[in-house]
Amino acid sequence: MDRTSGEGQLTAESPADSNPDEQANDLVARSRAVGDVSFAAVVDDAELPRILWAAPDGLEIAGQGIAAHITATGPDRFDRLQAQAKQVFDTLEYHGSTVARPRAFGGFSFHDGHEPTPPWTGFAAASFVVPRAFVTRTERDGVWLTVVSDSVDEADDRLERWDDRLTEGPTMCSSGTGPGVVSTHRTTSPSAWASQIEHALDRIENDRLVKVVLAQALSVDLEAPVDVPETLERLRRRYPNCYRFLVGQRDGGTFFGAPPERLVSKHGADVETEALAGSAPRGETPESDDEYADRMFDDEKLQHEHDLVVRAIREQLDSLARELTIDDRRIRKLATIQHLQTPITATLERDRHVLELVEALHPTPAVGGVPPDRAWETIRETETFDRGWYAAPIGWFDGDGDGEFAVGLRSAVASGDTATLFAGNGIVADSDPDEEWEEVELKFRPILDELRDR
Ligand SMILES: C=C(O[C@@H]1C=C(C(=O)O)C=C[C@H]1O)C(=O)O
Repeated sequence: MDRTSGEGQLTAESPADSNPDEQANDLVARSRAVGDVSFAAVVDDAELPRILWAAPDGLEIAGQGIAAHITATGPDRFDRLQAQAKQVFDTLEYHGSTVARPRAFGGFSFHDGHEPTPPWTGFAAASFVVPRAFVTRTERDGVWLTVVSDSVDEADDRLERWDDRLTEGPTMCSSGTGPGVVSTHRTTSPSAWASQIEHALDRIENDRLVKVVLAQALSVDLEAPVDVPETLERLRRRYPNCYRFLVGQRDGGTFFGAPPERLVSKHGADVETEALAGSAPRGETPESDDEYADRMFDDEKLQHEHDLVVRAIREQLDSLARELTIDDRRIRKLATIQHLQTPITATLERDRHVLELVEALHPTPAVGGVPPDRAWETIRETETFDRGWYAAPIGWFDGDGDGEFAVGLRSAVASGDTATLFAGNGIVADSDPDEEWEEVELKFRPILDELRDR
C-alpha cells in the first residue's frame, strides 16, 4: 500500500511486493464529473503502472498508480483473490456516482501455476490493481475522474491536482502510426506446427481428446518502442466492436490487445457470455465475403468445434443459473477475420462474485479444449512458449462482485523495442495443418498490422 502521499506528485504507487496485511488500511475514494479529457494522458507514461479498459458497450476506463494490489497464484488463486478483494473493498470508503466507483483491474495467466519469465516479467498468475487515479466514460454518464487515497484530505487534494492536469491537457487521443517492424520471428516453424497438429490429432484419435486449441508466439523487433495508447486508438477505429485493454507493469512490459470475445459479464443476477469459435477470412468483395461466411456457417467440422464451446459453457453455467438462454448461432465479422458466434445469457440462481464465474468458465474450449484436463495437458506438452496472460481472463470487478472479463486474444506484450504476439486455433479430428496455419496468421494481423509503420 502506498504510504507516500506524494507531495507535488500525481502518481502514487505501491510496490508490487507490498505487505498484504497493510491492505486492510482504509482507503478513501472521491470522484467528480469532468469535461472531455484525453484518456491517453492518464496512461501515456510507460514507466508507471497503468490500466486501460474499453468494452463494446461503451464503458471506457483509464487509470494510473496503485492504491491496492491484489495478487495470488496456484489452483486456488480465484478464491484467494476474492478474499483479498473483500478486504480491500470493505475498508474503502466511497459515496460518489456509481459509474465512477473504484474497481479492480487486471487479469490472470492462462495456466494457474504460471511463473513469470520474459516477456511476462511482472505478470503474476493473478494480479489486480485499484488505481490511484482513473477516468471513466460512458455515453450515458459522461466523463468522471476518481482518485483513491489514504485519507480524506489527501483524496481531496489529489482530485484537484488531477482535475487541473486533465483539464489542461489535450482532449483528443492521437492515433499516430506504428513504430515499424524490423523483423519477425515465429516460435513455431511450419514443420514444427505440422508435427504439433499431428500429435494433437493422434491424441484425438487414440486418447479421448476431442478438441485442443494450440497457439504460437510471434516475436517482433521494432524500430522504436510501441506507443500502446496510440496503438489502441488505431485498434478502436479498425475494430470498433471489440474490447480494448492495456495492463502496464512498472518498469516492465505492457500487455495489450483488442479481443473480440467476452468471457463473462455479471451485473447483479444477470450474466452474459458467448461462444466464439470457428474462423474464416474476410472476402475481398461482398460476394466472396458472404461465400466465406456461408461456407463457415455450413461447415460440419466448424459447427462441431463451435458446439463443443456452447456445450461446455452451458454445462458450467447450468448449476449456477436459474435460467439460461442460448441464442441462435450467427456470424461475427471483424475487419480481418470472421467467426461463428452464439450469445449466451443467464440469470443466477443466487448472488455470486464474478470471479466465481470466471473460474467456472476459464478456459472455455474456444481457447483450451475438451475435455479440459486432457486439453490442458496437450497444450503444456506441445507449446514451446509461455502463454502468460494470453487467452486468459482480463477485465475488472467491483466491491459488489459485479464485473466484466474479456478473453485476452488478439494481443501482445510489448517491452522496449520488442513485442510478442500470440494467436491460436482450435484443433479437432480432420484439422489440416496448412489451414490452421493460415488461420493463425489471420489472428496475428490485428496487432501486427498496427505495429507496421503505415
Ligand atoms: C485462439 C484464438 O481465437 C479463438 C479461437 C477461434 C477458432 O479456433 O476459430 C476463434 C475465436 C477465438 O475463440 C486467438 O485469437 O488466438
